[in-house]
Amino acid sequence: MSSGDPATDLQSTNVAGVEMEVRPSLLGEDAGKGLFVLQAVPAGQVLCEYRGKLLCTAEAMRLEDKSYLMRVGPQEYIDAREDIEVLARFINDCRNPAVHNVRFEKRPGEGRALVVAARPIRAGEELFVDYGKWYWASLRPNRISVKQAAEILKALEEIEPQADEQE
Ligand SMILES: C[S@@+](CC[C@H](N)C(=O)[O-])C[C@H]1O[C@@H](n2cnc3c(N)ncnc32)[C@H](O)[C@@H]1O
Repeated sequence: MSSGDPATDLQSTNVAGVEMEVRPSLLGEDAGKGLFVLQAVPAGQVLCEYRGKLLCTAEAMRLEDKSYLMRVGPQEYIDAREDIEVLARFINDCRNPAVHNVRFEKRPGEGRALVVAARPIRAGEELFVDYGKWYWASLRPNRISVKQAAEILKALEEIEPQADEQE
């Protein structure tokens, strides 16, 4: 059933075989929506792709809203602002390297970046990527709370064998 909100209607969209859902971010109301996985995902798994309108540097720099802008390579930018069907555009940055769980693998010349699991991800986790310090140069990001980060990291210990246990 449609909720009337196109972004919410992306719930349970299956991309690359992984069930994901767009819903309000754990980072708080002003961070908008976030992307969550509904199933456990192993490290290295490709989850989805960042795609959008392709722009050269001059076009990208002229954009008023750079919120959804990604530099993929020289003279190659992706603006996913209007591409609300692109799930990757909903991935937020929790500003805590210990909690980042995906990375963007840029594909210069192909106009896309793959979203790859940087570590095992539990069902229900919000996806977080490092946007890089330049993205935040003129903005003030919310950080994931210490309590939430501790819960995520504790749960990860249960699925990620410690190095000394692997021998
Ligand atoms: C690529 S969009 C991510 C999806 C966005 N949350 C949405 O609802 O469409 C990037 C924008 O998300 C928000 N955002 C991401 N991480 C955030 C954070 N740590 N604190 C506050 N806002 C954040 C900011 O508005 C940022 O410009």
